[in-house]
Amino acid sequence: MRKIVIAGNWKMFKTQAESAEFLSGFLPHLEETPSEREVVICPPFTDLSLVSQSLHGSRVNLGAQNVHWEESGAYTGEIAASMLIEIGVRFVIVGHSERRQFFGETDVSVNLRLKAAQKHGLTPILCVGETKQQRDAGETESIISTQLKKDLVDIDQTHLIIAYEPIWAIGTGDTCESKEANRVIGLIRSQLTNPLVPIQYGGSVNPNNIDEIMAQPEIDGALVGGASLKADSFARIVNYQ
Ligand SMILES: O=C[C@H](O)COP(=O)(O)O
Repeated sequence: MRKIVIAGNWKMFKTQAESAEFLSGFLPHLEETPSEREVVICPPFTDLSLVSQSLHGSRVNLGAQNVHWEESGAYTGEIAASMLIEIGVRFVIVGHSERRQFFGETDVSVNLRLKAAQKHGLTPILCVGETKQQRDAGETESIISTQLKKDLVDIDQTHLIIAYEPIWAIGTGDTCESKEANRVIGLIRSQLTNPLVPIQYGGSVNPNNIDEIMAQPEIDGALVGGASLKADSFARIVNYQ
């Protein structure tokens, strides 16, 4: 049976004070959340320590938004896996399209980051997805297939989550139709050696579309951006019907 994982990616939002306010509104809602659902929050690096302390004893897991492949060194602006582990991080987003688009990440660096995460016991959430232009050109399958082939070289598929995030659906309100997301996620699964890898959908997930998204048989969770920033909205998402 595949795991269900709902993760909130806060991107570059929330100060520590705002994180604390979010958690005081969000955590009480988890009493209604079925125990088999895994819930993850991925705050900015500066909030990780505080959020880690606040989550202690709760069922919510802590995630980070990136990890470097070296153990330490002169890599200004980067973070090592051991630093994340030390403060209680268990998951890490790798290869988000915003990292690929704005910060020059390539399939080679994504692969190195995945390996470093797994070496230290972090479960990576690998993001793949196509642009609007690639979709319109009928390249969705080939783009995703190439990303997977390159990103997953020598990667252990027992400690891995994949997020299918069509880039055109991120932060636009233009959700990928749930049956289409289901179809693409099925294609992703057919390329994996481990059929139990949870595969999430991400891209304008919100309280109004989560039920339909999670009703799709291939979709094992969601990677949520904007709608994970408000306690009520993220609570409704983790407590989908
Ligand atoms: O990591 C999350 C995704 O980029 C989705 O963001 P969004 O829910 O704001 O569209």
